[in-house]
Amino acid sequence: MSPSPHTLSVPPPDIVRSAYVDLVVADLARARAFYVDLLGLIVTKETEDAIYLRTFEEFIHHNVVLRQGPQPGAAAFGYRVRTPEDVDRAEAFFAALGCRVKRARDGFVDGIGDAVRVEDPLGFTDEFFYQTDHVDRLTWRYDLHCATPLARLDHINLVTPRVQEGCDFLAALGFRITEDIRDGDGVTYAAWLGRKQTVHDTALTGGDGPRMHHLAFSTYESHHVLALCDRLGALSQTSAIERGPGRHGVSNAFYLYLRDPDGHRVEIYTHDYYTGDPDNPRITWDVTDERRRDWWANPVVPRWYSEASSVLDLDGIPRPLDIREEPREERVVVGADGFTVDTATDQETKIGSQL
Ligand SMILES: O=S(=O)(O)c1ccc(O)c(O)c1
Ligand SMILES: [Fe+2]
Repeated sequence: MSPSPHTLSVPPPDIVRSAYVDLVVADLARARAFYVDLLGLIVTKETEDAIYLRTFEEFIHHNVVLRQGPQPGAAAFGYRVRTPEDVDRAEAFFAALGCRVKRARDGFVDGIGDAVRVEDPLGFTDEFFYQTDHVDRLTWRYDLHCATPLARLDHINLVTPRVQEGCDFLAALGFRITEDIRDGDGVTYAAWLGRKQTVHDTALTGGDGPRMHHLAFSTYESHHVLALCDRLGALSQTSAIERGPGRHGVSNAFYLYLRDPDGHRVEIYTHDYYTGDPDNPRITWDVTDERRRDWWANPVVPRWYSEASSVLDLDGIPRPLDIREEPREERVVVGADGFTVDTATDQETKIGSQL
């Protein structure tokens, strides 16, 4: 039985934010066309086998590393910590939990120094770092802004079979639950958890995991999201659109979900709301509230629930899936998904418009 992260004698690292995703892609040039030419991310550095990308407001070296490799997937989720000593704390904390840990004094990727990568208890590979090269913050470079300026990496969303267990683990790391989706029997279907003072740095979606559901970049206004939809239309790349545009219930953000050439899901997300007070009230949505996922109750395409990216272990091997045994949100009687399941016949019937 692994020790509980709540009773360890070693303190957790002080996590500041979700800072970057190390993403393995099958074809680097094809991925570059999506993230740079289409989304407008800024290239901080480019080598034969890796591209380091950042958003306009970012001052650390990168928010995404694209690396070509045989197994597309999320190789690591990079969390910025508050001090160099927090890298030591992260190593000790996860080692005390019995997790596999790997330290790289000169960093695992360019632009980042001393870091530790761990296979966490939920099966995700996380990196904790403090040292990073500073680069120009392009916030005021309106001459470089594209039609949809991506301001920052806002969050990552992770698929895990036991959401409540995941929340307990992240709470031990100091994350605050800001919103969740539950039912009358106490099942938790999804949760949003933050370290920075917005709705989330990390979200947990109930499903077969560990998998990456999506990474999200925030833009400034809903018209910036709509401009990207118009651009996709003009480029005949509308097949990249998976869900939206629309207004979330949870978070209140205006959103659009895209799928990149490897199928990795990318959300474009407007700014949500402030959650920084210690008594910030958690918002719990009932799973049958058809506005929770889309405030206008537009249906959620079923593959948004079922499809997600592999996560890779410290050796770059895709993690095997742990199957969710609790009820699945897309199977619960919900109007907003455009489907309900007639539990008598277990037949899916459409009660909303099919996307
Ligand atoms: O679809 S939800 O309204 O639950 C939602 C809210 C915030 C997110 O970042 C998200 O991916 C999904
Ligand atoms: Fe999201």
